[in-house]
Amino acid sequence: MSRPFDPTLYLVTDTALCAPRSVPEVVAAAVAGGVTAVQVRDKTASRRELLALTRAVQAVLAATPSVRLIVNDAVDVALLTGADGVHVGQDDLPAPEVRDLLGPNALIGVSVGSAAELDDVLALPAGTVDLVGLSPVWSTPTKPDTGAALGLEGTRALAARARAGGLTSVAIGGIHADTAAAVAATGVDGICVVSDVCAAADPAAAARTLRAALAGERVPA
Ligand SMILES: Cc1ncc(COP(=O)(O)OP(=O)(O)O)c(N)n1
Ligand SMILES: Cc1ncsc1CCOP(=O)(O)O
Ligand SMILES: [Mg+2]
Repeated sequence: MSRPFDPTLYLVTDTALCAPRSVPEVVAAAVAGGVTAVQVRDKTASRRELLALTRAVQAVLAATPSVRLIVNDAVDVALLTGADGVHVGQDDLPAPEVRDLLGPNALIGVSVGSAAELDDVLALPAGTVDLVGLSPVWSTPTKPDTGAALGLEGTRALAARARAGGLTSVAIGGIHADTAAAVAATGVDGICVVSDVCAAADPAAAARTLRAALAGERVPA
């Protein structure tokens, strides 16, 4: 990685949940509220649309170079935009091939939903994968096609093994302000949210509330 990656509060975008606001508009507000990393994710966009969306988000993030930009699934879009990296799941391109395509400075994330999947990542040569997305912590309407929920204990166990193996870990799935602190306490390096920020009436306030929760401040119910 050329610049440090701060996974503390990692926003994964959802175009439909952001509507009627644009994704770049929501990202700008979320970053103002304290989001530290952004993944552009749109499972229904064409590649051409995803390319344009990624470029638009990249333009917003140009003002905050510490907030890294990751593309979900689409290695071609990451290459074309010069985004900071790619996140791939168990059915996407394999991490070693993605590393070959993107080179040593890219940030590569992989979804992990079980000890066996984490073992597979840990067995790869050092430097292949930077980050694992432990998922889902809880089942979520945002992504109905996940594996079984890890819960806090499952997340804690995977986070410890990831850390011992030198991997950064983030947790994703069903995380909101009232649970963010408990998830952070499992030992992950950061939390990921989609709906909590993308569907919020005020995405900046939602991000601020999540940061406050992570800082140990009491979050109103
Ligand atoms: C940080 C992070 N973790 C997990 C996921 C899920 O990726 P995947 O399993 O490939 O599912 P889709 O997001 O592609 O539907 C993620 N995107 N980000
Ligand atoms: C992309 C993804 N991967 C695992 S769960 C999930 C969606 C999380 O969405 P939300 O934060 O709204 O529960
Ligand atoms: Mg994927």
